[in-house]
Amino acid sequence: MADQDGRAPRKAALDLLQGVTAEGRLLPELMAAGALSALPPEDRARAQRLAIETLRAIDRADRLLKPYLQRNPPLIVRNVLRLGVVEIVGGAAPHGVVNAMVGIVGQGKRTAQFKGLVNAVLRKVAADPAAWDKLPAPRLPGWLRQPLVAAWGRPAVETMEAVQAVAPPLDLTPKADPQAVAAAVGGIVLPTGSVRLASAGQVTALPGYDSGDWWVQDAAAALPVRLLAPKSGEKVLDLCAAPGGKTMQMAAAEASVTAIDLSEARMARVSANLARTGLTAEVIVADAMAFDRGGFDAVLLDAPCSATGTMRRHPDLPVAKDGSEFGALIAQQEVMIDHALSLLRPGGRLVFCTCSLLPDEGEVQIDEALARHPGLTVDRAALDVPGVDPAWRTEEGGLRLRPDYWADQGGMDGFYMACLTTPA
Ligand SMILES: C[S@@+](CC[C@H](N)C(=O)[O-])C[C@H]1O[C@@H](n2cnc3c(N)ncnc32)[C@H](O)[C@@H]1O
Repeated sequence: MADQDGRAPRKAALDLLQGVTAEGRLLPELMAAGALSALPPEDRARAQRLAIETLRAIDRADRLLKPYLQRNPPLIVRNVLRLGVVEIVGGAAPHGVVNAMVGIVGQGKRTAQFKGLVNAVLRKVAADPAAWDKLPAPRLPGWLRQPLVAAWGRPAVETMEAVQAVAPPLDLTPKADPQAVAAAVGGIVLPTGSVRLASAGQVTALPGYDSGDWWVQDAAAALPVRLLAPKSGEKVLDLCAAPGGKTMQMAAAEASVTAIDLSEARMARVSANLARTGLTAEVIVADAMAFDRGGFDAVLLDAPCSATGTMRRHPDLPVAKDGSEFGALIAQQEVMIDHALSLLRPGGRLVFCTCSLLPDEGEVQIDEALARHPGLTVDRAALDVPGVDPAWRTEEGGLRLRPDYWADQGGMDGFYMACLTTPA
């Protein structure tokens, strides 16, 4: 059947939105399970973009819809309205959006009765385009907002929310010369040496992709390896390596890298990334906790975590999650730190990092590790990295990065990192 009103990608975006809002699943998980596989590539990209834009604006879409809804419609109908709102305020032709959305609800036995509602509400939204700009500032959901306000204060969280509301820039880590990469892709070199482009377009079409001159990595995510400062010939271990951004940084420094990850599928991406960039590392699919070959000069533990620091790149996360899984991750990080320390030679160093905004996955882990291991010290000198603002340093000796830093230049992911040294 011909897809004259662009219904197929919109319906696929609705399915993604349902998976996130009704089932608490993340977009990569839904896509890996084949949510978009029936679509041609162009429609797939459009469906994904629509779902992401809607998730990024979900609280504002709900606020805009509120005056038009006397009763709470079923979630699937609300999701159709959210998609319609985001498309209309994004500049899509309103009649096309309304027709497609009415068509989608009309197809479902249980939703067909809401055709009139969807038609009326989206027409009202289209009739008042200025209403969007009059909405209050965007807000994160309460389950995440509360701990963040407790940790960083209300003004910082409000800036994080403003950063969260816009699509993030694209950051690249150059294999060698940042200036040359910036010139080739039309980006700027950030103070820490990453290259930033305001908007991505198709990453694989950028100059230097095929020749492996750079890889995609947020500027904040590039800093843990700068703290670790691997030297040529050093034996270094990357305990949670996939998809390999930090493995490549360490390999580019000519360290002898062993990269481990539990996930075979994700590890295949490490191998592909190494092949593209012409870098080498020993690649092992294994549970880091079962790996017992010791004697490393340095270990990088980029531990599994809440990933709350990456929510501006993954706006599905604050919607899909509710924080209930985070306790188990925090407990896992603690045992992984102890195991990572056991794999170091005497006088070796461990960089622990998480892409989290929660102190329990950062500052608190380091305080507790120091209490558990007499003789273990924090290497504060490791934080002397070009471009790192002294204000980002924390009391216990780590580095706290937040999305509200560099807000006027497009922000950065939230991250925590610290370098620990074992007794010689
Ligand atoms: C934050 S990501 C790592 C990102 C990576 N360091 C990079 O820079 O590209 C965490 C990784 O830990 C892996 N992981 C989780 N539990 C693990 C375990 N017990 N052993 C090894 N890897 C594990 C996950 O598969 C995931 O790829």
